[in-house]
Amino acid sequence: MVNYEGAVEKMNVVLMRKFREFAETRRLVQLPVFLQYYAFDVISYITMDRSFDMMETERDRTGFLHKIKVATEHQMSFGPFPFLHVVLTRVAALLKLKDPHNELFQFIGESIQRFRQVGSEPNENPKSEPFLAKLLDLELKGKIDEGSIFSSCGSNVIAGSDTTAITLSAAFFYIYQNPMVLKKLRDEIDAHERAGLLSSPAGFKEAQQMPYLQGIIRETLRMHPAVAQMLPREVPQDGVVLSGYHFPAKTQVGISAWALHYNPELIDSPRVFRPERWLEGDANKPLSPALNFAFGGGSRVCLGKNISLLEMAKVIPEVVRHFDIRFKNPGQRWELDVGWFTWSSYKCWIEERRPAKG
Ligand code: HEM
Repeated sequence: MVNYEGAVEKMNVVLMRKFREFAETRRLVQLPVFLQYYAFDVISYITMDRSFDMMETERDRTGFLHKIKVATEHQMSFGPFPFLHVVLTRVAALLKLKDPHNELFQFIGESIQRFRQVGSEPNENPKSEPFLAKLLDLELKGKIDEGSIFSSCGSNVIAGSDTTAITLSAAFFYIYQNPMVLKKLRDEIDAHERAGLLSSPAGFKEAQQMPYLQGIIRETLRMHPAVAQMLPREVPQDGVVLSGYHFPAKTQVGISAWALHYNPELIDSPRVFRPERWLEGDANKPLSPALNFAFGGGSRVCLGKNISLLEMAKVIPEVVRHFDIRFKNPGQRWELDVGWFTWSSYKCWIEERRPAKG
């Protein structure tokens, strides 16, 4: 993971500069949208040493975000009927309709060519190395081909952008809507800083030693799993018994993280954001592993889990350390747009952190 820290830090510099700009100009910001730009820029920088410049330009320059949304909506509608997807894809090919991901594929293709020719950009962190460098290494050893390089980069960008943005939007929403949570996190940040245990910018290893921060990340993933839909699995040859019911081979079974994470049989007060429940010594320990399903589980568990944990562990303390967030509608519930993902929407002002009273 440390190989990707340099890339995250480089993009965090842009995020912090933009936040300062928002604070100076007192702009009302649709934070979840800006965090989509952030997550897109970070994952493309980690993967291909090249960002989409979405934060800088403050827009979905290439239209990718919109196209990924259209594609996931299609996936959600036709996923349960795969044969319909095949039919539609053939019809689209006959009608010569453009694949919604075309521009993204073009960007990835160009980035791979550029990297093959010029290699990595000089980075302040000598240990930094993009994901693509590892893929090219595997190609040299004859372990993967051009197609796998291309699809791995595409999967990272598509699977790692909205998911991380949604989780970060939820984290900031919960932190700044809950003054006690904000205070406890700031106390932890300040104490670690005073003890010389937290650098600027926050190191990943340092952030892992901050229990309250880690509790916030885990509780955010529990309260607001980015993927709303059931994660399907096919029953193996001998069938399986689940909750007392027998399912024959090849049946599709699955569950959504939301159903597990809010199950009152597994957790007290599931609707309350309480990072403490994840901390050592909390009265409710041990928590069921089923409450930890935001990244899925088993053999198809999220491959980018640690990358997104790295991003969140580094950016949350930086923002909380330096900025206050004031909501346009404090105390109000946010708007959710639930499909494949669980996008949220809220407006807020970013302000320089005020010194604590007293
Ligand atoms: C908070 C952020 C993220 C969340 C909540 C998330 C969630 C998920 C979920 C629920 C799955 C399906 C797992 C299953 O079926 O058991 C998945 C799969 C996947 N994720 Fe993530 N993800 C996140 C970030 C990322 C990132 C940053 C990357 C890439 C760097 C990534 C790459 C993938 C890939 C490649 C798969 C497919 C794995 C497979 O089918 O074998 N994800 N993710």
